[in-house]
Parts: sequence; structure tokens; C-alpha cells
Amino acid sequence: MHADNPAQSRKAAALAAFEGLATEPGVAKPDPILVVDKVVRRFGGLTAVDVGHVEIQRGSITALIGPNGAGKTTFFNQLTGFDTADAGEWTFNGQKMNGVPAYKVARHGMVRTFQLTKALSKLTVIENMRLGAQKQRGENFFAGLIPGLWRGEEAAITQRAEDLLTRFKLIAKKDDFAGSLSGGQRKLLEMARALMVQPELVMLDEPMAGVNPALTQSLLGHVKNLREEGMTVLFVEHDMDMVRDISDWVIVMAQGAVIAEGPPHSIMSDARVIDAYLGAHHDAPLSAEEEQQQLEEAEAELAAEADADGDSTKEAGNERV
Ligand SMILES: Nc1ncnc2c1ncn2[C@@H]1O[C@H](COP(=O)(O)OP(=O)(O)OP(=O)(O)O)[C@@H](O)[C@H]1O
Repeated sequence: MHADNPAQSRKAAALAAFEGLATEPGVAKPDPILVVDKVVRRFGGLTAVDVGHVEIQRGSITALIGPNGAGKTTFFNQLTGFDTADAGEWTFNGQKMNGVPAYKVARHGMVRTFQLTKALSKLTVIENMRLGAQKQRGENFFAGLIPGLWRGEEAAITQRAEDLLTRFKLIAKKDDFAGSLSGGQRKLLEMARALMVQPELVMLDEPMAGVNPALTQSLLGHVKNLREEGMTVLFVEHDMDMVRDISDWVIVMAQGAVIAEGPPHSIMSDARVIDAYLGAHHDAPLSAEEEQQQLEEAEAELAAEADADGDSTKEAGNERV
């Protein structure tokens, strides 16, 4: 261990905390920042989330994985107050958080990234950052854009926003429309915006989705930095390379429930995990024709997305001229 290097010792401390833990769903952690009990969310007849017990270790990077439709995003939404659970309770730093609205959850230090919506794409990068602070404080979303309302805090908020944009290498883009950013830069902005409230627990929803390989390492580095600065990270991700690379612990969901937990190197070979993914993704091997057809469909989707991106950038630009 490198006691003189906080980054090394934080990673080592996170790994040490998991050493010897049973790889069973709901296993108790030595120092949990978040403790979840019996959370249920139903949509009509569908039970999207039914999590018995789960604990998130403080100071660690924990991945939440599972096949499509497993309930990962719905679970995130319950915990952060963006949606209301039908049952269950959870504590953050020992404080009850169920029933607490999203902005108050963020004020307690538990914040999630949310995707750059169409409306936010039409604001500049720095305006998005200011909203990160304003919205989290529970104020009127767009009131944050009226300079007179910020008063004394304006300078501090702007300074923090600019410091974060510098750190995330977005400062040169601060007056650009968020909609003009590349996929990777959007992810950086989402992360930077979440940090406006100086959180203790950062919850990232698919941080690598749509990211160009050129920005992959930079994004991974930023996520690792959050732990190095003493934050706890919980992230949902489909990219297994990222999960292997940066997580200290992995929690697996399937059909709304936590079905396995464990260190990244062993979880991928866990029979329960293989079953969950096989059941969801690979019922039968694809024929050569099916593979070709999937490839063509994917290419068509990419082309359509590229066209739509071009249109929305133009749209955003027109509106401001
Ligand atoms: N608002 C909603 N109304 C009805 N059903 C919903 C709603 N939100 C989610 N669901 C359903 O709940 C289940 C869990 O969805 P969720 O998006 O949480 O899964 P996920 O694990 O995040 O999937 P993915 O990895 O594809 O994003 C799915 O069957 C989904 O169709």
C-alpha cells in the first residue's frame, strides 16, 4: 500500500473492504453509505423492481449490471427520488431517504446524472452547469438563468462551474450549446453537472453509452478520480470492459431483483449471472443471415441517429440566433 499516495491507498482501502465477503445477494458491507430494504416498484401488473436488501460500501466504485429490462434504471429512480416506490425504505448516511424528493436527496449528498434532454441541449454548457446547482437546491428550474436571482451566490456558483469545466476539459466549450457536444463530451458534462452539489455518492447511469473510443480512457479516469477524492460511485453500465476495469464490486440485477454480488473478476463466471444473461440475450445462436440482418439494422439506426443529431444541432442554433 502507498500511504503517501492517497489515490493508491483509497483504491486499496476499497478493495480491502470487500475482501472475504460472501458473494451473496444482500451481503452486509463493513461501512455502507447506502442501505436499501425491500424496495418494490410496480407498473400495472409488472414488478419492475423487487430488491430485498442491498448495501453500498462507502468509498468504493460499485457497478450495477443486468440484462435489458432488469430494473436498474427504475431502481436508480426510486433511490434518488425521481420516482416513488410502492414499498420499501433506504437510508443514506443513516438518514431515511424514502419519500424524500430528488432535490433534497441531492442536497443530502446523493446525486445521479441524468441525460441531456432536448430542452437542456438548447442551453449552453455553462447554463447547464448553473442549473446543476440551482435545481439541486430545489429552486425553480429556469429561475436559475435569471442573473438577478442568484445574488451573492452567483459568483461562487460560476466559479465552481468553471473549475469543473476546466477539470473536465470543457471550458473552451462553455458558451457552446450543449446539443453541439459529442456523445463523450455530453457524458462529461452530465458528470460535471452532478458534481455542482459536492456530492458524497455519485450515481452514474450508463456513463459509457455513446462514447467514442477516443474519450473512453478520459471518462474512466474521471470516474476513478471521484473515488480518489473520497466519493462513492454507483454506476449502471452495459459495457463489461468498463465494469471490469474500474469497479471494486459488482451487483447483478435480473427481473427486478438482486441475484448476485461479487468482485468483478469472479462475477462474470457466476452461474446465476450467466443464466440471467443467457436467458435474456442468447436463447439460440444466430445464423449467418440473422447476424447480417442485425448488422444492417444497427447501421441504419446509426445513420438515422446521425441525421437526427445534425437536425437538432441546427434547431438549437437557429433558436438562439
Ligand atoms: N414508466 C414505466 N411504465 C411502465 N413500465 C416501465 C416504466 N419504466 C420502466 N418500465 C418497465 O420496467 C422494467 C424495468 O425497466 P428498466 O428501464 O428499469 O430496466 P433496465 O435494467 O434499466 O434496462 P436497460 O438496461 O435496458 O436500460 C422493464 O420491463 C420496463 O419496460
